[in-house]
This record gives sequence, structure tokens and C-alpha cells, in this order.
Amino acid sequence: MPSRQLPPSPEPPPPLRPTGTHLALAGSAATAFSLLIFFTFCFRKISRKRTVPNSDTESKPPHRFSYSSLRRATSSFSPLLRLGQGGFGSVYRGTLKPDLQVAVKVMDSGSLQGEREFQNELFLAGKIESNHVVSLIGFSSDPGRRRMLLVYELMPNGSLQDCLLYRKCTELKDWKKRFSIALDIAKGLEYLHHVCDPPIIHGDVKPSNILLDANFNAKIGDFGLARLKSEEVRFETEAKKVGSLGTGVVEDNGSVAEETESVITVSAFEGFDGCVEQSPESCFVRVETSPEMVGTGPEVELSIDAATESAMVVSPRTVAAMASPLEVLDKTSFSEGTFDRASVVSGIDMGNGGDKKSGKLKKKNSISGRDWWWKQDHGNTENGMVKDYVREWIGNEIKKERPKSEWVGTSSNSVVVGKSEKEKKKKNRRRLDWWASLDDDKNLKKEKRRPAREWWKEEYCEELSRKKKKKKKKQEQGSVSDDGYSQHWWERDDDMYSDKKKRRNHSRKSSKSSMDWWLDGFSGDLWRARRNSFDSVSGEIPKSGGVSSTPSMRGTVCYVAPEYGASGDLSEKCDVYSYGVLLLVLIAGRRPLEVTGSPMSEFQRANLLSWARHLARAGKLLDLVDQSVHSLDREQAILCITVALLCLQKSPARRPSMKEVVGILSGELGSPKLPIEFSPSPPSRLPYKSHKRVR
Ligand SMILES: Nc1ncnc2c1ncn2[C@@H]1O[C@H](COP(=O)(O)OP(=O)(O)OP(=O)(O)O)[C@@H](O)[C@H]1O
Repeated sequence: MPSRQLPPSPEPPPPLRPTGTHLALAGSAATAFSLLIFFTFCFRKISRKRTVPNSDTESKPPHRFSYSSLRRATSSFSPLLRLGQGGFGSVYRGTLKPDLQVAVKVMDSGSLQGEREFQNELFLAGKIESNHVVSLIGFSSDPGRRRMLLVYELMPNGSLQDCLLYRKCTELKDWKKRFSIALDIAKGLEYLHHVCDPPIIHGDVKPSNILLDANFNAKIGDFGLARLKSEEVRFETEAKKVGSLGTGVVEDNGSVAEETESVITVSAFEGFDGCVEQSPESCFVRVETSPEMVGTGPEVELSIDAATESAMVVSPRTVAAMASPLEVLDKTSFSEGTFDRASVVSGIDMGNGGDKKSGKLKKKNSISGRDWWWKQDHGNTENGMVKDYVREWIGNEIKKERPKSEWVGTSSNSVVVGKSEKEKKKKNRRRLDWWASLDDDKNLKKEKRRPAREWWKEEYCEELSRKKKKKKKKQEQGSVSDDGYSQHWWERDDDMYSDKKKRRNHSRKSSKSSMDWWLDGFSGDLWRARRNSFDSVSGEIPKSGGVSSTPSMRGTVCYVAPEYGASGDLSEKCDVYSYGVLLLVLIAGRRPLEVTGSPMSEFQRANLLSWARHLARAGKLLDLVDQSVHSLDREQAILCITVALLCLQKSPARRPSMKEVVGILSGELGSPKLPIEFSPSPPSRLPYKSHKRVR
């Protein structure tokens, strides 16, 4: 058989050469694909941002919101939806979902306090879960554009301050409501001090930070000045360490005197290399500490801000804790915003003579902490406005109310008895020096507008020369004598002082102006607090002015505990003191410092704390109760005033804890006795006894 021959295999086709058309096709396919991926990514990101987090399904609050969603929720921050204005910025009512009403706090751009409050609130929000604390639902942050917003649960009845003092809500005329508010606040503080671990110190307990829900239940809000207790201990240790390097910080058992302010001079910094010559904006200095001292790490960072001439101590743990759980606290915001500029975390007075332009610290001049506070506050325009407002208000009140006899002045004169002329002059000169030192700030000289402090200075100089003339006249008449005013009860409001201390304080007061008297009337506390914050004499600024009630970094005048700042201690007992003031305000339905009429008797009532103490001595506690209150439970009212007076004791150790306050108010503990000095019976060691034990 003939073999079948296979046909020759065909030649393999020539390899396809990519033509221009092919290349174009492949290119466009790749582009289309990458575009598709890009758009899908963008869409997902946008839709995720726009979605309001559902607290049921997503993680616990605080949630991150987009700026636009909050803008929409508040109808572009409509003035009609504005709920109020604080040191942080404006607060607006918003609707995120039909059933989710919120309050949106918008930080004023450039507000140092705002940045700090923002981060503080976020840092603490995760740690707090209580029915007696306003919950933080979320936030929005865009550090590049300096947009920072906080979203809270809406408290439909606003702040206690508005409700009680301005709107005078009828619901609060019912004694039961007032009492339940007092108890709610006490429980909120008890939660912060005794349930939270580590304990949280609020640091700014006052009526505008107490918010009322639809049923007028009270919740504590505004944790901008709050601190963890452990953190505080660290700050304190560091503060003492830094302070001990070169200053004479004098303690006076919480009494307030010019000499005892936390003055940390530049010499304290001289041991820290690397700061003095650094950029004017900021510098970080590592301060070596032992692990035991800080508890969590071997070192803390001390930020010295040459721009604001201030400093703070920041623990690494704080940085880590603040940075990690929340994306919002991104690095730029830390390095540029928080640490360099705010520099007020610790509340440590680090006054120093800084040259703003060169960023160099003056090594010789030691400027006290009060300058630091002044300058710190001055940097904030809004705060500046507040100070102007407050000063004006004080001035008007004093001018308006000062009796013809110039009794305030004579009071000053009268207490000079026993004090040498020389000493007084020295003191006045020192004070003038202080005023003069304020002129170091060249930038302010350039300002066209007369700086607010000149107003203050002029007023003071005027006051001095007036006093001098008066005294001269009196001396000529040979009649510099005690006119009795210095002996009035409203100047003797210091409960724990021995006679010796009282005399000393009187002589301190002697060199103060009439305005100082006003401030000193407040247990002497205001004198320091005013310098620190220039908050408000009344402790609240009428909202009509549209200004914040707290430009301060450390608390609010009239509410701040006397020991805080003098020795730098912020403890739970500071909150207890503030609670005491708040309780009196709640019972009396008036501000802590308020002149309601021109007669002399009104002056006697002007200082609520002194008035309460006076009534306690006179055994007329119930006279303090707001006249408009109905259904008064007299026993409860006396109990509340007694608790308030216990909380207001000068010595922090003598104040009850918030746990004890709750126990007393809720009836678990027996009724306490008034503080010793008001009690006719001999003092017992324990001011109250447990009901439980008795049973
Ligand atoms: N969650 C909220 N619900 C309803 N109203 C609120 C809420 N938070 C704040 N407000 C209103 O906004 C006002 C301003 O609040 P904010 O806490 O900013 O300032 P403040 O406490 O008055 O002053 P500062 O912040 O200086 O202490 C409050 O007085 C209150 O009337």
C-alpha cells in the first residue's frame, strides 16, 4: 500500500504585531478601568461621610461627621438656630435625622481655648457614660481650615443659668424641681469623682455648664477644663519641680495675696537648654523625671510657647491617648495647633519675660504669673471683648452704687490703721510697676484702639491719686481713724481664719481700690481669679451682651475654689467648692455677686457667699431662699444651704466629698451640722453622721 503522504504542515502565521489601533484600545481600556476604580472609591468615601452614623449599628460615640452634614443639619448655621455663645464659640440647634436633635458647637477660628476644649472634650467623652452628664455624640474636624465642631445631645431647656437667671422659667419656681436639680448635679459630680477611673475633675462647675433636658433634669456639660485626676497629680509634681528651680512660690493655706500667686520666673527656665534660642513659635523641652513621678513614663514634655509666653506640661500618655482613638486629632493639629499655641493645659503659671518678636526670653526680669494670664487672655479677641465688657460693668456698678460717703474708699483707709505708710507706698509702687511692665508689649502700642488694659491702668492710677489726696486731707485733719466699715461682716467672710490671719488679710486689702474691694468681698478669692481670667464679677455675664461667661482657662470667677491657682492644686474639692456656690445660686435664684438696688441693705446682700454666712451666723438661713419659690420644703432648704456652706469651707479637707453630698441630700446620711464657726454648739469632729450606723 502506497504510503499516504501527509500534506506539508502550513507555515505558522506571522506573529501579530501591535498596531497603533491596538495600543490606543488597550490604553483607553486601562484608563476607563482606573477611572472606574477612582470614582467607585470617591463615591464610597463621600457616601460614607454623608451618612449619619447609626449609633445602634456602628461604634460608640463620639462619631465623626462631615462638615457639610453639620452645616446642612443647622441650616448653614442659621442665626435663628443659635442656642447660645460660649468661650468656645457659638452653639446651634441641629437636626441630623428626623429623630436626632443635636446641639452643634462651632469653634471660633483662632480660638486657643476652643482648640483645647475641643480636644479635651473628645479625650474625655469616651470615658464618660452617665445620665447626669451631657453626652457628646460626635465631632467634625478639619484642622487645615481650622474648623472644629462638637455635636452634643440637645438639651431643650438650655442652661441652668439661662433658665434660672434670665428666662426665669416657671418650672424652676417649684422647690421640688430646684432640689432635684441640685441632686442631679451632685450625682453627676459623684459619678465623675467616684465612678470614673481615673476620677475626672470638671474644673468649671457653674450654672451655664449645667444643661436641662425636656423635663428639667440637669446634666453636667462642658468638659473643656476637665482633667483626669492622675494627670493632675503629674502636672502638679512637674509644676512643683519646675517652680522649685527658681522661685519662691509661697503658700498661705489657700489665702490669696499678691505675693503668693504662682509666680514662676524665667530663672526656672534657665536650666532648660534649647528653648531660649528656638523659634518664636514654640519649642519643646524634655524634662527628665523619674518613672514614679509620672507614673506612666520616664519623661514629660514641657512646651514653652514664646508667642504667648506660656508653658505647659504634657504627658506622653495624654498625647497618646488623645491621638490614638480619634482620627480627628491628627498630627498637624497637635504640632501646630494644640501644643504650640494653646499651652494652657496644666494651668501652671509660667510667667516669663518673653520678647515676642525675637522669641527670646528675658532672663533678668521676672514677671509674675498674672502677666502670663493677662497675655494669654489678651491673645483672644473675643476674650478681650469680654474683659472690656466686664470692666465696664464693674466700673458702672461701682460708680452707680458707691454711696456719697465714699465708704468703699474710707473702708480702705480705715484698715490702714497699724500699717506703716512706707509699706503701703511700697505695695502701691509694686502694683504700678506691674502695670507699667505691661507696656513691654510693643505690638499693643501699635494698635490704634486704646488697649483695654489702659482703661484699667488709668482707672487704677486715678483711684490711687484720689486715695492719696483723701488720705493727705485726713491726715491734715488728724483723723485717720477706723470708721467701722472695716469691721463689717461682709468683709469678714473668711470662715477658717484666725484673728491674726484676718488682720493680715485686712491689711492686704487695704491697698486695693474700690474695685478690688468688690472682688475681695468674695472670700478674697476673686482678687486672684480676676487677674487670671477677668471673667465676670457676677460670675456670669448677662447673655444680652452675647459674650461668653468663661474666657478663663482655669475656671470661672466666683465659682473657682480659693486654693486653685494659689498653690496650683486642682482637686475634686475644687469642684465641691464650685458646687457649693452653684447650690447657693440655685437656692437664692441670683448670681453670686449682684447688686440689685441702691440702698445700703442691697450692698450687704451683694455678695451671696458673705450673705449666706451672715444669715448662718444670725440663724436665719431661710432668708436666703428665692422669694419666688413655691411649695418650699423648709427642712430641705436648710439642708441644702448647710451643704453649700460645708462645701464652701476654705480648707479643702473640710469640704465633704461629692459622695457624701449625695448621701446627705438623698437622706442616706444624717443631716449635717453647719460648719463650726456658725454652730452655737461645741464642734464635733464629724460634721455629719451616717443614718445607717444609727440604725
Ligand atoms: N447641648 C446643649 N443643648 C442645648 N443648649 C446648649 C447645649 N450646649 C450649650 N448650649 C447653649 O449654648 C450656650 C453656650 O454654651 P457653651 O458651653 O459653649 O458656653 P458657656 O458654658 O456659656 O461658656 P463657656 O464655654 O465659656 O464656659 C449655653 O449657655 C447653652 O445655652
